[in-house]
Amino acid sequence: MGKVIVLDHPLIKHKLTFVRDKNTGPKEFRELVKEISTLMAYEVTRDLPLEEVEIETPLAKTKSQVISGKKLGLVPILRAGLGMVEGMLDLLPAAKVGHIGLYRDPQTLKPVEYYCKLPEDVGERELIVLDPMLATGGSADAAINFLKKKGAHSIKLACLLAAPRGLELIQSNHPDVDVYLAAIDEGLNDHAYIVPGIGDAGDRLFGTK
Ligand SMILES: O=P(O)(O)OC[C@H]1O[C@H](OP(=O)(O)OP(=O)(O)O)[C@H](O)[C@@H]1O
Ligand SMILES: O=c1cc[nH]c(=O)[nH]1
Ligand SMILES: [Mg+2]
Repeated sequence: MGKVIVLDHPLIKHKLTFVRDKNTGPKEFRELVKEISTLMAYEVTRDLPLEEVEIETPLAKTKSQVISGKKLGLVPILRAGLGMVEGMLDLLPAAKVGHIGLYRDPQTLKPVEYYCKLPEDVGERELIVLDPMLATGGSADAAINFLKKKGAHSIKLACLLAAPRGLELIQSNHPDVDVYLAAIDEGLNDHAYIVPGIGDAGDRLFGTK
């Protein structure tokens, strides 16, 4: 079974409080989501392999460690996943970015795909799928299935919030995928929104409601 890592850090908890607050406007909301994503990048990349290189400090020759050529790929699920890209790129500037466009049909709650553009070497990259919300899990499940069909074999999922139902779906369908979260919330309301949640992440990021 994939690991579930809830990032238990005071800075993340503090920032998430203001992301949740309905009085936080799009500018501050975007900044906070970006900042939380940067903090998450630190933990999501904790297991990257290192190798030793020889360098010279101003005082002596020494051996020191660098990341050993691991190719990374960020895959935001549009739209809301876009809010997490810049913050991750601040720490991982060499990562390639692929996009998967999905929206959740409000009646059926099933994800509908409308766009996809991935790096050509997606199968060779360690991928981090980005979406602030894991609600029923249908969107993340569809995105991960799609990436696997395209040859991806190393996938992590990073979300701000998850409902237990979405988390269970990813764990049972994708035992190879570790999930990184800022918090796990109580559940879903009648419209499958995460409660207490943050509302519609895409609308809050882009001011569309
Ligand atoms: O786990 P699920 O039940 O599939 O729900 C989560 C999905 O819903 C939201 O996207 P939305 O459909 O609102 O599209 P948007 O990002 O364009 O607003 C969210 O960003 C996830 O992609
Ligand atoms: O709570 C939710 C659920 C799905 N999508 C969102 O943006 N928010
Ligand atoms: Mg939305």
